[in-house]
Amino acid sequence: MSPGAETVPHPDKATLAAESAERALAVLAEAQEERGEATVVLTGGSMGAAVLAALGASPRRAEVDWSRVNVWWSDERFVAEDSPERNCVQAVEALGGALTLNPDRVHYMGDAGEFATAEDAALDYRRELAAAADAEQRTEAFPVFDLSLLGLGPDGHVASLFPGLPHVHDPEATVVAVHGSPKPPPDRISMTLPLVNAARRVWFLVAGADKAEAVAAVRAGAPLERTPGAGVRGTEETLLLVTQDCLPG
Ligand SMILES: O=C(O)[C@H](O)[C@@H](O)[C@H](O)[C@H](O)COP(=O)(O)O
Repeated sequence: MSPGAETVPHPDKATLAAESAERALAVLAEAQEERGEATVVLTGGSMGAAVLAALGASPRRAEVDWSRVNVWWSDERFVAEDSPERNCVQAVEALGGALTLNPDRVHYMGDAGEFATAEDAALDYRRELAAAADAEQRTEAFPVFDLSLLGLGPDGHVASLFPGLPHVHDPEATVVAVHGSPKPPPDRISMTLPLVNAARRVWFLVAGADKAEAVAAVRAGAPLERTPGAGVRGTEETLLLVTQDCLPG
């Protein structure tokens, strides 16, 4: 297992989404009590969207002041701005207007209309992160991340860090362009593992028996070349929030 990672089983996908949303609300509310704002990093995929839908539907959502929540993405598909393939478009749809976010605090990754290449978009996001870090008077090149939500692919990928592709080990760049993704679309932008791991809490959200092998590889600490997710570890907490069928019977 990634050192310190704790596995929390749930009976089914709906329970996983609902309980993860409640956990997230508690973390964001606590961060706002501590420093007046909260910062969450979102990901793509069906479980990420399911948790956002559950957040929007939670009766406790008013415990968080959504106008003081900063939103970032750990990865994005490099396609047109309004493409339904965009992770942020799927996130907005999942939330269904239930949360009133401050648009100035929502940091979308660049799209293929705005930037000629995914490399340009990645550079732009690095600059945006650095500007947010400056505003928080941090020495690091990124702001405080209270919580990062991640999916896990059946091949062990997290964000857009896929087995065998470069950057899984990249200790320098914080955000990179990814080409040749085995999960469509092929061109993407992704945070690297060091930046994913800069979050105080990192939670995997994983449902379905087809993820059992990947979950086992993460728990066993498999080599990163094979299972990028095995390199994930938050600075304070790493949770594998899973459905029961992801675990050995
Ligand atoms: O852009 C993406 O597709 C992702 O960010 C990716 O890392 C996703 O989170 C996993 O593939 C899990 O996706 P599911 O939850 O749909 O299985």
